[in-house]
Amino acid sequence: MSNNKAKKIDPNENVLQKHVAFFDRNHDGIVYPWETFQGFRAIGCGYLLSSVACIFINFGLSQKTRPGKFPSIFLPIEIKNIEKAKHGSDSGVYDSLGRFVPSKFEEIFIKHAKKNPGALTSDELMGLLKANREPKDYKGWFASYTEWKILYVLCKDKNGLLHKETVRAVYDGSLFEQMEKEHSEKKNK
Ligand code: HEM
Ligand SMILES: [Ca+2]
Repeated sequence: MSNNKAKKIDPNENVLQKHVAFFDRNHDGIVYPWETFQGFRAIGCGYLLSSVACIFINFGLSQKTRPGKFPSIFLPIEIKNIEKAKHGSDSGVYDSLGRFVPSKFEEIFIKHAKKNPGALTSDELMGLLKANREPKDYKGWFASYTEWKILYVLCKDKNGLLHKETVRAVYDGSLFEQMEKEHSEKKNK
């Protein structure tokens, strides 16, 4: 990604809400499957990935964010409860309240970015995913794998590196805004 400016993330804020808010296209606090689809399209993903992603994400997360209620056939994700949608085998960069944990973020690169400081190769990313795996947490393995692999495929540079500032920007959702801007500029060329 180009134009990644190092930006501090407030560790007291629920930034997981920001990660998701990009996909709340009409800003009503709820992410419906068609909004997930539109969000994926807006950052430049194709129809197939956008369709599969919106089905998996809204099926997977909707009910977790609506505790104690009957499932809704519209599969809404309620942003105000998004931290309830956290899964296992993650990096721990989001804490249980959706806050950004700077030490966990730094740990990713201290432990795994060996070839180039501040960037992950494909193999190093796989090393991170394996290191985060909790025994038999297959759902968590799958969720983490897809989150990180999609990020890698969309945002690696021409040398196959995923940069630290790109990863930081995914946590507060600013990456999605940047990608949307870059995608619409490309389209309008
Ligand atoms: C292209 C789109 C997306 C990418 C590349 C992406 C990527 C990521 C990454 C890399 C993480 C961090 C995982 C970790 O720290 O181990 C994450 C966490 C998370 N994402 Fe996304 N994400 C995307 C879209 C979405 C959407 C649409 C939703 C829901 C509406 C969502 C909900 C979450 C949640 C709830 C977490 C917290 C998981 C946890 O820490 O256990 N993401 N995502
Ligand atoms: Ca909405």
